[in-house]
Amino acid sequence: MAVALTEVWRRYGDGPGAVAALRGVTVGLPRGRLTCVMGPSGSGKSTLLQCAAGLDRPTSGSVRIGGVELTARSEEELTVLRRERLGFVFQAFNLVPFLTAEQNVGLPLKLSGARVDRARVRSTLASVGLSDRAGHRPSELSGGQQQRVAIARALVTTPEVVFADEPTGALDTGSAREVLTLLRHSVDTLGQTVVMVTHDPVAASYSDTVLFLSDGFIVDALDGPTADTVAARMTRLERS
Ligand SMILES: Nc1ncnc2c1ncn2[C@@H]1O[C@H](COP(=O)(O)OP(=O)(O)OP(=O)(O)O)[C@@H](O)[C@H]1O
Repeated sequence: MAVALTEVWRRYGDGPGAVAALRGVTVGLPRGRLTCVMGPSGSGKSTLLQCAAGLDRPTSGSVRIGGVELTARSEEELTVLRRERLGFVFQAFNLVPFLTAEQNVGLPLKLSGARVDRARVRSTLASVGLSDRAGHRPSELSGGQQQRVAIARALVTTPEVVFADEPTGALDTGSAREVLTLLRHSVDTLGQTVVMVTHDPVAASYSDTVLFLSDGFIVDALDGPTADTVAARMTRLERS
């Protein structure tokens, strides 16, 4: 397993106003697969992703990435682990506005102190179809192009896992399809491991497995999902 969560609880606050966003989640996210996390609003999807990626700490339980127990690590160790071993794609792209596309993609290499291998940066940018936009700043790119730069930035370090939180949430249908195709392609051709949170059954249909969360529990999993089977399962969850 690329990521293993065991009995993960995440509570916010205490006393009568306390919320348990995750209630004893145990799940393995397999290597070389695209796993999607779905569930009604407030079911704990973002909390699950953040705990799995070492961005948030569970109240109790264990999170392992490639055999490394995250909960025992200091903040500094987690920062280094995230930078060196994980990639992130967010709904809002999160590119650095004053850097060009090429500089944004090279940033994780620069931050880790490695020599920035320009050929690698350029080939990663080419792999997302943006060779001709290398010198453009984010404000000069469409939303879909910005997200493709963010994917290149996530992939350039060949991370063990890419975590994507609503990566198509701010995109039109056509750009969303391009972004999903790229994530799928990274799994199929590079053996990349991707974990994606989404609200969209069409986005979920690009994954190998969909995990369904409800009220802090994983209540179901669907292999080989289609948009229709995912939408039907979501409708049942939202009614229950
Ligand atoms: N920092 C916080 N403080 C208090 N409660 C929080 C905090 N973050 C999340 N929660 C609560 O935890 C629960 C799960 O939130 P989470 O954001 O993980 O859900 P989600 O499934 O990602 O929701 P959405 O689809 O609306 O983004 C919700 O009840 C939310 O209100």
